Amino acid sequence: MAATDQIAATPTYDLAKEFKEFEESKMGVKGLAESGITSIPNMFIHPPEVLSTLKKPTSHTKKAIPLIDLSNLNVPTKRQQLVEQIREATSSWGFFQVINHGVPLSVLNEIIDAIKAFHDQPHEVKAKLYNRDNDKQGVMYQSNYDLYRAKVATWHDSLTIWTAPEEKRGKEEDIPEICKKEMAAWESHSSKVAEILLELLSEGLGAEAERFKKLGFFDARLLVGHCYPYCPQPDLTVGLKPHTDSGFTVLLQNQVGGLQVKHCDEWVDVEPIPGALTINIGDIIQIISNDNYVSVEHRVLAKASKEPRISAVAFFNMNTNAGFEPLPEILSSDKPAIYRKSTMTEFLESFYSKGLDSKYFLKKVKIVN
Ligand SMILES: O=C(O)CCC(=O)C(=O)O
Ligand SMILES: [Fe+2]
Repeated sequence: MAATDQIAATPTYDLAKEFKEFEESKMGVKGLAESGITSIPNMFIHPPEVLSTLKKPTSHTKKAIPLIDLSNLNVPTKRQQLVEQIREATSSWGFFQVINHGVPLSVLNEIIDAIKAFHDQPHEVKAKLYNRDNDKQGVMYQSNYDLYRAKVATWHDSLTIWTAPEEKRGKEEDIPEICKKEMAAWESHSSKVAEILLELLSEGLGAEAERFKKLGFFDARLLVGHCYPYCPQPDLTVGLKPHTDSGFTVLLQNQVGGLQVKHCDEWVDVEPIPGALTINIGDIIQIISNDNYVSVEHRVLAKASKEPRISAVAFFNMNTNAGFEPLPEILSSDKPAIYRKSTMTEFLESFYSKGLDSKYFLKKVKIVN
């Protein structure tokens, strides 16, 4: 069947049933991919207006997100240069990669290998952790973790582990043994990197270095180990739908690629660089920075490579009861606040409500004169 016939033949009334069966099977997208299918089920097929954006742009110049070398961070002149570079990257791209961040390459490789080993386990082992409850914290494994935003299934599975606050933290015994040590290493290393970079981002705004930490950006933390398996029809689906993140994100990817960032209306590949970490800010930091920093849409392509894409993500957020607004010390009569005061509760409400576009919350709290 030609790809377009397959789209046309998709009866919408079937989708809920198909999805329910898939969920109940708890086989994950990886299980599906390994079952020998040569075409993907209808529930994964995205509409033509999305599929048409998956093709490579025809532009000759290959763009790349900024790459920042963190070595000599403690040399004062170098630190000032870094503040500048990071400010520039975060205000234009919202994304950058860092190298010489202090996390040994061998540790990064172990983290990727452990996440892959988790996803490579037999169905029965992973199925015990399968859960689709948005309010569930602790530890869970699921497919399509972006479903609440995407409404249509996407080609990936993930393991989610909450590490803070204490009441949401995954219980020791629930964290899969196969990646326990490595996820703990990912938490401590990604937190150190986040601490350094949030200081530099604070300084870039002209605020005191510890400002984000004091606002509570280490209070709610979660780790995700994504697996984007082989896809027989990568031009009909996506790995992860376009979205923006909420707080501060540190990401480690293997060498398969597929992550793309929207820049000047074009999807730009985040090229895998051995040893590099990818950093981005989300909507709350855009608000706090009063639009000096931008929260940028990103997505992951599905791929036909036999090797799965593996990524480890660490999300740093404020706690549910926290409030936020543009930092008063960066405002002036020339640069008044663009956003009103809001709370994480209000943010999460709109985050989990289905079908909203990624900039919905920013529009909602924007002050219109
Ligand atoms: O797996 C990736 O590269 C991207 C993950 C991501 O954007 C997310 O989990 O929010
Ligand atoms: Fe993301």
